[in-house]
Amino acid sequence: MEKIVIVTGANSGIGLALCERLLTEDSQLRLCLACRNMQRAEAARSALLTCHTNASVDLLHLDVGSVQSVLTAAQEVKARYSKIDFLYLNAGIMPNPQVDIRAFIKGLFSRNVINMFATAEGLLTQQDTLNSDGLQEVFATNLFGHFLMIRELEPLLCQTGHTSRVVWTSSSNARRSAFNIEDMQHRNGTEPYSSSKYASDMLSLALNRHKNSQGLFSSVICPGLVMTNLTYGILPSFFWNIIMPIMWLIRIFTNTFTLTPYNGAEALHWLFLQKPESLDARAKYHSLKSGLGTNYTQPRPMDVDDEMSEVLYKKLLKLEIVVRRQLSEKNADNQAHQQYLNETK
Ligand SMILES: NC(=O)C1=CN([C@@H]2O[C@H](COP(=O)(O)OP(=O)(O)OC[C@H]3O[C@@H](n4cnc5c(N)ncnc54)[C@H](OP(=O)(O)O)[C@@H]3O)[C@@H](O)[C@H]2O)C=CC1
Ligand SMILES: CC(C)CCC[C@@H](C)[C@H]1CC[C@H]2C3=C(CC[C@]12C)[C@@]1(C)CCC(=O)[C@@H](C)[C@@H]1CC3
Repeated sequence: MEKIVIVTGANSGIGLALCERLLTEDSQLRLCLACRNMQRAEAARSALLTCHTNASVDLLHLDVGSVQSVLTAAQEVKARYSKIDFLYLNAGIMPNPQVDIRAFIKGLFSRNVINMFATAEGLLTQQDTLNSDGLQEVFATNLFGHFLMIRELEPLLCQTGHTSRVVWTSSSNARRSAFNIEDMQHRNGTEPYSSSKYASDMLSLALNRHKNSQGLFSSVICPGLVMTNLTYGILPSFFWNIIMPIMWLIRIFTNTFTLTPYNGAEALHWLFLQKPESLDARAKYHSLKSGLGTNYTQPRPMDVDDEMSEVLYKKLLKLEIVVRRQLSEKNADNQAHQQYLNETK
């Protein structure tokens, strides 16, 4: 039976590389590219079909940062498919990133230098904004939209006699100290990206606790440092071009510089081949590249605890109720307004 695989943020970078690798792995699967920009999604589909002429590649419009779009997309998924084998939660943003050059130079001469290159700890801040649902944009895109998607798709993801998998593209930039359970959206901080990725690590743990018995298994990966639109947004392109030889040199000393989307997708691809029962719910699976150029996946323990992940899970469920209510009120208002306009015409 063909596997149904949905990938969010599949039109570029790591998501697109994953699609390419999955089609090479299994020519029978039905791939669904869930993207907000349909023009780029079409281009990605054409590129995939060029190499895999007989592949089944569907498109789904999904702006994971918009509650309405997530609900509409989930309806569409339920209409199209009767099960989901893999849901790759890969879409992510890091808006308005700022690099702390001083901290970088200081870090270069510290014992922490390898860790700094692997995690960007203390180097990166971002400026976040509110979206039209009144949510912090990074939280809404990297975490909450995906959570809502899972909730909406539970009838397909949690079926007796069938195992489904969700896989989060997290990051080694995820840090407990950047996350505050009293401010899970990170309204008051300057590291919304790190906070949202830490929250995804905890949510994955909570999902396993609550849903394994219903056949749903969640995993978390870090792709390493990959040159994509996201990283090109951190420094100007010309700068990246200048430091690229240095990056390839650093790669000899750190296995986390995967650099290409293909290498970055290693752990996502590796998880596709594993039995869920053999995986560790407390591990983050890292895409790595050895000095000799071999790609491999390595599990590393996550800094997460059951108690806080449970609190987060409950808070997300509560927020879900609030946003659903707000949306139905907004839709009712719009409908009433439309009716009024029709009547007065
Ligand atoms: N590059 C790296 O070094 C690392 C990346 N990651 C994570 O990997 C994931 C993929 O990023 P990467 O490939 O690097 O970067 P890209 O910017 O190339 O890919 C991000 C993808 O997410 C999509 N996306 C963003 N916002 C939304 C939205 N609201 N709704 C739907 N899709 C959206 C983008 O679509 P669009 O084209 O419309 O913008 C794009 O397809 C992210 O979660 C990122 O945090 C983690 C660690 C390191
Ligand atoms: C001379 C310069 C000012 C050099 C600055 C280098 C930094 C911009 C990079 C050093 C480590 C990098 C890194 C990331 C972004 C670019 C760096 C900060 C990430 C944060 C990208 C997204 C992720 O999720 C992480 C895993 C990356 C970790 C390393």
